[in-house]
Amino acid sequence: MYVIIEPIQSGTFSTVYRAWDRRGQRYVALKVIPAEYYRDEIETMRVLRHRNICPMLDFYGDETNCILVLEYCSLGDLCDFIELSRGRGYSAIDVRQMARQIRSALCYAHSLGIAHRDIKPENILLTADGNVKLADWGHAVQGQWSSDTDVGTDAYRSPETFFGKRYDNFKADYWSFGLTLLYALFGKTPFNCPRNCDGTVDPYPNCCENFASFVQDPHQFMYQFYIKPFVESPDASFTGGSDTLPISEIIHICSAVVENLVNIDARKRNLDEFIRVMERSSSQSTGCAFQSESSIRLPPFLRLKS
Ligand SMILES: Nc1ncnc2c1ncn2[C@@H]1O[C@H](COP(=O)(O)OP(=O)(O)OP(=O)(O)O)[C@@H](O)[C@H]1O
Repeated sequence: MYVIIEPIQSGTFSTVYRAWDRRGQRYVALKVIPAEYYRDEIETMRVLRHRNICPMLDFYGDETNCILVLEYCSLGDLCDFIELSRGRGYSAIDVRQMARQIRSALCYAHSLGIAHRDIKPENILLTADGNVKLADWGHAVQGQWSSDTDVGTDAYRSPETFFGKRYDNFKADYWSFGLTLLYALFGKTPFNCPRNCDGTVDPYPNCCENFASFVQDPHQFMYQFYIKPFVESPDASFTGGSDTLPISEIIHICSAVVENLVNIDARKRNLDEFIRVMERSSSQSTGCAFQSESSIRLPPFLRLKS
């Protein structure tokens, strides 16, 4: 029924193939998961129906493998898309639209009590018509609270998930969402892993130098890590989708991410507030925005020629 055409990617827990669905007369993605790695992905995917979540069309399997038949997203994942775009000048990600769509998918899943727990560019798939689909629900969990320390991807994991104490899975998703957006804007992430070399996580991490600076002054860090290099060498080796946005808007979105998503204090992460601030163009914003090229009303950390 499904004819394998080529492998797309081998992930940690699976191999994904592009295949032809003879009955449906369409391309599909087959995610082949060895039985020993299989978690509750099928059960989760059966429940999820949302335009920005990659749908499971079918599933089958035997004692060795479990195979999920997924809608095929022909532009691949966000990470690959940005890599391909580098230096080719055709990157055209509408970061605001992407943010709206991921938010919509997340709100939907959270309303069902499901946390994704591995949001990152590799799990944001792009369709030919420019929409995004949140994929890979293999780490998802039913329930808002947990104390698991072995889920997700370090560079995108929120600090509190390393502590072994009870934390809010939904707020942890917001952090990962924020870092994914920063990746989409700038083509890089700041933290390898927000914890100490010796494995301890408390008090605040000091192993990852970037993370230590971030904890000290998040806005100043963002300026140094993202905005300054961006402004000083606009043609340099970055970018994500930022070519489509003026610098003032990029700064505006970056600032909204730091305030409302990538915030050390999980209680201050607020998805609705993030979207509300993001939707205002930078010129309408009061906090950190250009009023015009000559009259810049930015807090000191975002002054471009400091
Ligand atoms: N429906 C799809 N359409 C196109 N490409 C896909 C699709 N599903 C997955 N892929 C590709 O395969 C990759 C791996 O898929 P997925 O993340 O589901 O596997 P995984 O084994 O859980 O990965 P991980 O290493 O994150 O655990 C994705 O990053 C993407 O590039």
